[in-house]
Amino acid sequence: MVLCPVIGKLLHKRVVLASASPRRQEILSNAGLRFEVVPSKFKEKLDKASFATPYGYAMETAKQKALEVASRMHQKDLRTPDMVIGADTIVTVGGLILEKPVDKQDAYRMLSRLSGKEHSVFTGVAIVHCSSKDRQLHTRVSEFYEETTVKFSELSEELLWEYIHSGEPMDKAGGYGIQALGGMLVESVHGDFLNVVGFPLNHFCKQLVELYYPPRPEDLRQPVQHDSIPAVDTFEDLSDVDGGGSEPAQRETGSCDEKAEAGVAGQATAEAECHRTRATLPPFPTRLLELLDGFKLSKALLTACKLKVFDWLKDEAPQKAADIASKVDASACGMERLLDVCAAMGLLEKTEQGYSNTETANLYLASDSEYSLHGFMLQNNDIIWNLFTHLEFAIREGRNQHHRVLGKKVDDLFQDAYYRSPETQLRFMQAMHGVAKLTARQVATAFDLSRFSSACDVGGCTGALARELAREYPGLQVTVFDLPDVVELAVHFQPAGPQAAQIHFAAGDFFRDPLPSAELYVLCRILHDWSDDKVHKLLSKVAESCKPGAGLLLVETLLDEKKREAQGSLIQSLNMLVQTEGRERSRGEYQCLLELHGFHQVQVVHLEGVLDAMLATRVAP
Ligand SMILES: O=c1[nH]cc([C@@H]2O[C@H](COP(=O)(O)OP(=O)(O)OP(=O)(O)O)[C@@H](O)[C@H]2O)c(=O)[nH]1
Repeated sequence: MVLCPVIGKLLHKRVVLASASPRRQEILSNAGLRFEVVPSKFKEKLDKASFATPYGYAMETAKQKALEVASRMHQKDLRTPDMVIGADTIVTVGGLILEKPVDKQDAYRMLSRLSGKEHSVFTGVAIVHCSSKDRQLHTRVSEFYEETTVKFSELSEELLWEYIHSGEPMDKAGGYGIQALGGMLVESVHGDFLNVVGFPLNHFCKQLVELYYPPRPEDLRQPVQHDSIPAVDTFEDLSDVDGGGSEPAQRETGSCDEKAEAGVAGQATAEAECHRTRATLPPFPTRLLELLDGFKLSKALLTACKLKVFDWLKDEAPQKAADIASKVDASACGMERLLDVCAAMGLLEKTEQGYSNTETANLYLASDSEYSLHGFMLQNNDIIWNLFTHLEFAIREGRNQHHRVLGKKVDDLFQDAYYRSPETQLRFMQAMHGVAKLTARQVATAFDLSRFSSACDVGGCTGALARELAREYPGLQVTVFDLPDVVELAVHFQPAGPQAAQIHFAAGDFFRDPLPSAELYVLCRILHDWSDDKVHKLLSKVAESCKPGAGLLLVETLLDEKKREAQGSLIQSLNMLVQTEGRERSRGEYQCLLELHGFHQVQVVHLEGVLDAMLATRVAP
């Protein structure tokens, strides 16, 4: 149901939200708007001093975000969007503009400024109407802002730091999220709550009404009420105002109006029919079709990685599809289509000169980049993709599908499947290494671990996390404990450097062999591979190896307790079903498991991406 009829006006339009903010996406989709999400690449670096007001700055930033997306989509897509929405939220206090904190110290500075005081939250919104004529993009921008005042309680240092360590402030204007933990800091709010969260929905709807239902000349003679959003039962009245058009501020010239021109009697019938059609037509299922296409996009990305397209284009002048095709022994026509899709996905730039890598491709998709995910892409292409083709069986049988892919029984997940040959083992390790390198720094710095002098990374694979732990804590000795075959290959992943002396590898099976002794045990993305029985077995081994006061650092992706919201974690759990013996668990489930094995004082920090880190302390049995 669309409560605000003006939202219904957009159902058949290609509407794009130029924002990476999950809050904005949620607010607008809850309102019944159908849209695509294309995050803006506009760098929020306008000179604040050149704006007379803070909201002027927010509106201009919002406009630039939306225009960047509009012009990028116009260049890359066959279809120009009809409308692009951009938004920018800022906090102002004592004449200062606060945006998102760059690090924890910055968050601390912001929150201590807000403590005990009233501040304003401004969200600037730009609605960019786009059209294409002679291959040129034409835009019409309408913009507005909304202000809400928020008063914070006095915040103690302890509360402040606890909040900062929760990780919540980092992607939020002013360093807090009023809709979540940050709500506890707030004493009062004056104005639109959703404006603080990132999108002033009420004002947005009013703006759309102004755009789509401009007052008739006769209305202008009377006071016009634009501060109310017409409700559902006024839909027919509204349609009368503008002929039911779906273009802002102009009459529709579509087939319905043509029918209406056939005379007065004919007009009445045609209009009635036209209204009926509009009323009964269900919303166009854009999101559904995008979901459907998701697997094709993934496969295009994986295929481009497999063919090393991003390696051929790294640091090179733009190249034509035919040149790349000849290098990888592919057809020119096939390659051109693949490269066009990669460009539409934002992985390549396409110009008259040819194709070149975007920054994303250079950073993560070229195989020799420092933070390359190329190995992870190949693992997905060669192994996980095949497992997922048997998803239906996985759901019916409630177990992984290696036996189907390999055509034989798999008793030991690692020895029989992932490490069944040196080649598959190396690919698995490369995949894990890429992912671990990206996340290791965040894991190592999630908590202050300086009280520990020794750590054991159980199932630590190539030692990528061990390296970051050693870098962060120069007094820490880290043992990476993994299967003998893994330890043998791990040396190839260890770059020389000052940390090398702090890292040692020990070979063994963590279910069968004694664990190396340590003050801190680390289980990073290990428990999610295993059934509850095996998790208990491993945790009791860790607990036995710990003295009171020892720590356990657990890193997993946490499901929300009701298993409704965390889409990234939910898909990971399905992934675990298809691939492993385990599943993802919620914070409550991990807390129970930890407490059962004598680990208490559990602290949790959400990391960027889907991972969460938990630190618990072993108490005396
Ligand atoms: O109480 C809350 N206050 C603010 C937020 C979120 O903060 C950010 C504001 O940042 P910005 O407007 O620059 O938007 P981005 O997240 O960078 O996304 P864009 O791609 O649109 O630039 C915004 O996400 C708010 O939702 C909050 O959650 N709670």
